[in-house]
Amino acid sequence: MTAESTKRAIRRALVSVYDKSGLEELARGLHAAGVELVSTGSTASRIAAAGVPVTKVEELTGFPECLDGRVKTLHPKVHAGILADLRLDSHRAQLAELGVEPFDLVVVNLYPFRETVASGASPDECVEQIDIGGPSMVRAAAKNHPSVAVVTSPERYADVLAAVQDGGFDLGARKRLAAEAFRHTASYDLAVAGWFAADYAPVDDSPFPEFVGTALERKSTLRYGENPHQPAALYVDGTGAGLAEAQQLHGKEMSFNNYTDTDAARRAAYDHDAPCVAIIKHANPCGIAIGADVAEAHRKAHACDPLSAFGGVIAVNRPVSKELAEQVAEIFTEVIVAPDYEDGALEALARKKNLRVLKAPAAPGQPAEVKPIDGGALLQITDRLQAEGDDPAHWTLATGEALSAAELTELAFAWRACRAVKSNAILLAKDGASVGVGMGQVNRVDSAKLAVERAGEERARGAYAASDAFFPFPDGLEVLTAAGVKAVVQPGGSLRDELVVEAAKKAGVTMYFTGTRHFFH
Ligand SMILES: NC(=O)c1ncn([C@@H]2O[C@H](COP(=O)(O)O)[C@@H](O)[C@H]2O)c1NC=O
Repeated sequence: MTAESTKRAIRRALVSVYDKSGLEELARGLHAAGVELVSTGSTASRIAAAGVPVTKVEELTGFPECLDGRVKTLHPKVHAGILADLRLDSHRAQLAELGVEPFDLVVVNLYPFRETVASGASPDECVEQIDIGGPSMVRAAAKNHPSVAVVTSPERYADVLAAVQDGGFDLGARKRLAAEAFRHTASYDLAVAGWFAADYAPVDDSPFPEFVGTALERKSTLRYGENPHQPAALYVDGTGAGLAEAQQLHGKEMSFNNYTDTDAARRAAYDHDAPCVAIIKHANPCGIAIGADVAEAHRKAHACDPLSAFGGVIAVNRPVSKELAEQVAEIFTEVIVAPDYEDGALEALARKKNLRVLKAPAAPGQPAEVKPIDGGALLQITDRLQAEGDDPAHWTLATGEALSAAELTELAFAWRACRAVKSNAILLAKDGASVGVGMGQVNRVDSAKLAVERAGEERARGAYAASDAFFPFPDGLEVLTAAGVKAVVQPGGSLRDELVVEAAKKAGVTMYFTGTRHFFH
């Protein structure tokens, strides 16, 4: 069967929309093409006010819209007109017998439930905004796509007007419209079900509701995934925010690994209040620094490990200055992401053809994280340095001389920066910049060795060291004390804390316990 032969002419349309944008134009266009319009309350009023003839649903059903709009279209004369399968003689015959005329087009969009919840409206107001008649019509029309075309967004009106001029939508187009319609009602119902589970009718006071549903829409297909043999795509969650919705101002298409590294880079840079730059490779920092301004922060972050920073991903927690942009343009960099770009910055970065330049608000990210596992998913509240032990005021001096306020600030920087390093993590810092990072090792001694080796003898001496979790034995700590670090911060809590403290004492190194751990996998 050709596409041409599957077209269904549009002669009668049912229009019931909350969002009235583009409605007049649509109505005029349909009328001009000879389409008869049937419509609900205020939609019909708008159409009539535009000078377009329209039949009110009430006239069709012989039943008034009632209960403050809770019942308008929920009537067999409407639903039989939508649901009759016009390929079947028996359905046609029943319609004739019942005096029901079929619809060829259904245009509906729903009450703004999500927006009402987001506005802080009362529970009763939110409940009232659960559309009942709308989804019923949308689902009915989508089911009956062999006979009916369904449209749920004003963005589709231009397609409708083109189709009416062209003999109607073909079956393929009606199927695609039906798929879009089912996505629309499914995501609407997820929002309602999620709100009931989390806010309106939770079964307990757990921060994790009994039901969590996310509707993801494909935004783009990526060249490939983590490796070239893995097909991949990017999906967005409909919030319109975050990295997935970042604006790309320049450069090549983002890759899968670009996204994961940029996510890690933003997480690292946004942990700090002062101007901060994080440079990431394979989801680990090869430099994090704060500075008087972002250009200084970048010089310090880059100096941590210039070899690894080659081909890195950079996140900045402030607008990018021209000075910073000039510096970045000198170094091969895959991606830079920032909340904004000052005058001249974008031009400087755009000199690099391949550098991807992203703009995304410096938001802290999702309040909860989801980790898929086989057969399900794990959810946890996002680690945002929110624990008491992340504040140096709550640290315990385990051994050595108490640090001055300035020195404590240095150690606190190391602690915050260490959180962005994959476990087991040891990070050495000096002057508000990482100088040696030991990441992702399966024992803490190797992480300590790596951090010291990366820092080099001179930078390790007098550095401030942070460990994301406790030292189970003194050996990891001894690697640091042998390198001459000035102070160490770690959670404490090991069975052998006494031995670890003893080793620090022997080396004359100050050690603080945070009581808080920052595993990151
Ligand atoms: N109850 C019903 O029968 C019903 N039929 C259509 N609606 C909704 O009413 C709105 C349009 O109403 P109006 O034309 O009065 O502005 C649309 O968002 C549509 O989804 C209904 N409203 C809610 O359920």
